[in-house]
Amino acid sequence: MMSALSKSAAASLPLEQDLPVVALHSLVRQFGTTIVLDDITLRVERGELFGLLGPSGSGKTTLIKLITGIDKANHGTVHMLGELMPKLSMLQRFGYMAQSDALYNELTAKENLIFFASLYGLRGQQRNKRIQEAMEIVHLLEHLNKPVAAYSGGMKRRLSLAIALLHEPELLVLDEPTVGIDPVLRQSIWKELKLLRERGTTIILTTHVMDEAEKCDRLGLLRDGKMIAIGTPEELKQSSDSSTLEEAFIVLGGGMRA
Ligand SMILES: Nc1ncnc2c1ncn2[C@@H]1O[C@H](COP(=O)(O)OP(=O)(O)OP(=O)(O)O)[C@@H](O)[C@H]1O
Repeated sequence: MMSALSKSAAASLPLEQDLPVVALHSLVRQFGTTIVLDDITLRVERGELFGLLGPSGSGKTTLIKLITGIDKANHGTVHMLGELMPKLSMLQRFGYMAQSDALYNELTAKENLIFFASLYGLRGQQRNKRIQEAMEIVHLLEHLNKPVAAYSGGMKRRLSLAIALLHEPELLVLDEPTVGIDPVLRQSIWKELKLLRERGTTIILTTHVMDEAEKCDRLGLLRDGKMIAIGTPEELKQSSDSSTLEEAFIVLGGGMRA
């Protein structure tokens, strides 16, 4: 039987569904003396589609690497689903799509998917079903048995997205998921991301495209390694008295309106 003490301790523990999916506290990342991320604090809640928006070199990829545990902060903490990162066992709980595709060119798409499925612990019928579903989402099913070397750049991005989706993770972390993808497919990928979010998947992605940022539930604006503002696209525009996100970004970053 539970002691009174452990009972009250259990009662005070937050339920997993109430924990933020990602919680960053006072993160600092520096390379040598250069501070690339400066005191970043952020919570991403369950089911959110959260966008990290910032110009090239602002620190988006560095932040994504800290969230996923690929890199470690000099100061501060990262929690994912209540666990302190980095933690190897979390690999099965999130899907990650890096900016540069991590694919085996000499293998077919299917062989790549089978390899990643084994890392996620998927096998047998379930694995085959998920491979079909993920490749359908990115419109690549007919190219399943082609070697990746014969894929175009955009097809490789889509295959990388399929790999991130393979194990139906509760969190998706996508670094510039639509770069190099044509507008029609870009739209269909966004449609899919929204469907995933409706089904409860939390999504964190980076972008520097304003019309994609508009589609996010909330945005974190990064500039020179600092989180200059966090809010819904509407809130960011209102608080800066701007009619577009682009203008809001400039105003909130301390720049002058054109
Ligand atoms: N390993 C590293 N060593 C030294 N500097 C680094 C390292 N990784 C990143 N940086 C620097 O950190 C800064 C932020 O880089 P990061 O790749 O996070 O930016 P980004 O916002 O993702 O840019 P982009 O949109 O071009 O991908 C850059 O000035 C980059 O040169």
